[in-house]
Amino acid sequence: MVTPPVVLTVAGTDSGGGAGIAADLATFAALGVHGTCVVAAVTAQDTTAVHAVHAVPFDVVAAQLDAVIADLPPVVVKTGMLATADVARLVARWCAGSPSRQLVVDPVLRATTGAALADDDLVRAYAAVLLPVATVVTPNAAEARALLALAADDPTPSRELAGLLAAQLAGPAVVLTGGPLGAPAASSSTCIDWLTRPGDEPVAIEHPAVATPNDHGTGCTHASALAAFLAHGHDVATAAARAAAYVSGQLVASRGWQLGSGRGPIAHTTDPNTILPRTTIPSTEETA
Ligand SMILES: Nc1ncnc2c1ncn2[C@@H]1O[C@H](COP(=O)(O)OP(=O)(O)O)[C@@H](O)[C@H]1O
Ligand SMILES: Cc1ncc(COP(=O)(O)OP(=O)(O)O)c(N)n1
Repeated sequence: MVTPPVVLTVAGTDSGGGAGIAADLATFAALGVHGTCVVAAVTAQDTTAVHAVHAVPFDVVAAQLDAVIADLPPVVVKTGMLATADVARLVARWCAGSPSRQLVVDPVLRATTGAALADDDLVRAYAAVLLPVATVVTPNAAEARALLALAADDPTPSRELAGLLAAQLAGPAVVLTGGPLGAPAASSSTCIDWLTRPGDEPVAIEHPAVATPNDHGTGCTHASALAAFLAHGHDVATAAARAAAYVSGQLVASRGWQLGSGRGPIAHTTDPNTILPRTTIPSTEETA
């Protein structure tokens, strides 16, 4: 019996099951790591919109973190929607005191459906305390611009944005993701994430672009896959390449399904084509 590595997600819930903690835990399970979770926020959300957001009280977030680290210390921590600057500081404090763990920060600021999922205090806390102790940060282009305090319509291309962010943070690797909010794909068939570190030339991670209405939760799935591959011992470049390929594969897997009336969720775990039709297990009434 092989014991899986433990990974922790600190994030928010999505009641529609497409993004956030649901995406993270499903991705961890699919990739062979044991997922633990600290819920920082609860959202009333579906495939069309975020209808309400509730930040979990700080002491409840802290109690969840205490419970996990006392009993199931993670080798990799992944953060998603943190909701408040206090939670960012809490995670940063623990990570700073546990230098052997790795930290993947997905700086979730806004849902694709439009709702803001972070305030200015949290953006400042990312830059000041959390990113300095991170192994890798995975912003899309809009998030990179916010972290760089650039205007939302700043025209700097993604490759340069990645370099600017790495230079400003002077610590973590940057994987600037190339989804719908990012740079246009290099060709209609390729999606590019830019990987860089301070002083390095950005490297293109090219993977198949998938035309699909079912792309809700791609950022969470990508960052969780990256965390899982790190936990299995891969370096950042390999983990980022594998995570990108994983997302492309899962987008293909869910391309034809219809869940909700908005942007449906990416498949986090299985290829729906492999799901068996309902088997004929007799009901208790039939067997009585
Ligand atoms: N249509 C797509 N085809 C292939 N990969 C995609 C597509 N959309 C997003 N991705 C990939 O999903 C991952 C998450 O990126 P992105 O969608 O930019 O995150 P976010 O959801 O935070 O905006 C990246 O590896 C990105 O390249
Ligand atoms: C609770 C919660 N966390 C994160 C997000 C953003 O998720 P992401 O994977 O970036 O997917 P989209 O929202 O961009 O489809 C979220 N919506 N909710």
